[in-house]
Amino acid sequence: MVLEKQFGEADARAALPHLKFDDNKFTRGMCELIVGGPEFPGAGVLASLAANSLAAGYVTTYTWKDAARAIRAKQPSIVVRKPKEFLTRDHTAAPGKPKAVVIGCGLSPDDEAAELVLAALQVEVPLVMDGGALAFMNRADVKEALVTRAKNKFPTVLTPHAGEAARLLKAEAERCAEQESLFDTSDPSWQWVHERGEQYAAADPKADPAQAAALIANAYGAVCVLKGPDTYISVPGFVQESDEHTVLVVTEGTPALAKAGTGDVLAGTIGSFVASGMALEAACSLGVFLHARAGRLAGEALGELCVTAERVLHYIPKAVCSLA
Ligand SMILES: NC(=O)C1=CN([C@@H]2O[C@H](COP(=O)(O)OP(=O)(O)OC[C@H]3O[C@@H](n4cnc5c(N)ncnc54)[C@H](O)[C@@H]3O)[C@@H](O)[C@H]2O)[C@@H](O)CC1
Ligand SMILES: Nc1ncnc2c1ncn2[C@@H]1O[C@H](COP(=O)(O)OP(=O)(O)O)[C@@H](O)[C@H]1O
Repeated sequence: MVLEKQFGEADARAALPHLKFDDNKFTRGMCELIVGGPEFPGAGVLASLAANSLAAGYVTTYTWKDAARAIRAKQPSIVVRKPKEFLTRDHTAAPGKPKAVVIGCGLSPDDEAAELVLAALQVEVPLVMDGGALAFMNRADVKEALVTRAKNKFPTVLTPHAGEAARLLKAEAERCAEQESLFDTSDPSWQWVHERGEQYAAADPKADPAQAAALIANAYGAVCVLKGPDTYISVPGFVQESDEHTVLVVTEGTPALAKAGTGDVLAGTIGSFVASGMALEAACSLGVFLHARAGRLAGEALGELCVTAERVLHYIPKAVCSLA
């Protein structure tokens, strides 16, 4: 049974990290992003600026020409490198070892992005997968890498909207159908896999988002942040109906957030808190809450029709101050 628990203002206030007197840019956490492909440079700019506006002490973005130029012009404090450098760089060496990697905002489903996604999955730090990175989840090598990460306790976060969530559920239902064919129907394993496949095929992210988030989290061994009018955050652990599993829900959102690019801002926001060393579920919930609060504050100040992803970004510091 999936239970819902509200993550509200008091929870966000309690979760908000505070700086230590002797913190430096490295102790505050390095957040690396692989975002902003040639087709969608804007998404990379929004995610990078959001990550740099919050808890992480150091932001490095691996991106292509157009996004690189825009990020350098908007926030020169962000270090910008070429995507290929992510493949060759040593991600284990201090002091520049990342504490979180964000991948996917504005990536297209091509071979170059696939190579980067597979490389990011190998890096032994928390990984946030958004947008274009979620398009690779039906690949066997990506699924295998996710399972290995989960086994080795390297956490992953997936941030689907309802459309992406439906595709993640469908991919898992198809995997179950394939597995099912390996067993004889009289084998108890056949029954187990068959029922699991039916459960995934029937799940509906819009009709029952809490259940959908819990199923996705379990299938991919990752924290699932299922975005929508309300946003649901589930850790893995919900395997069958008899499990009592709690999913957090943030209801602070506003339809003013229904605008291209706001999801990219959220991915950077979550990445920044993850990089600061927060526990994953808390980092995701706090990120979702502050993003929603920023949208709300922007709507109150500017009119809800006039909120853009850039304006959500602008209101994030005010959202943080509203918790003080
Ligand atoms: N300025 C930019 O550069 C922007 C780039 N973006 C990036 O562009 C890439 C592609 O994103 P697009 O925005 O083109 O499309 P999406 O990948 O978000 O949407 C693809 C399909 O999913 C479905 N869908 C989308 N939102 C849904 C919802 N809330 N509920 C149900 N179904 C839904 C629709 O059928 C849609 O055709 C992503 O990597 C994204 O990060 C977007 O974030 C928009 C802004
Ligand atoms: N009607 C709504 N009410 C509240 N929040 C919404 C609504 N529609 C979208 N959002 C929020 O806006 C963001 C949209 O993200 P996403 O769909 O990934 O957009 P994009 O890919 O364009 O960045 C999510 O954080 C989602 O929760």
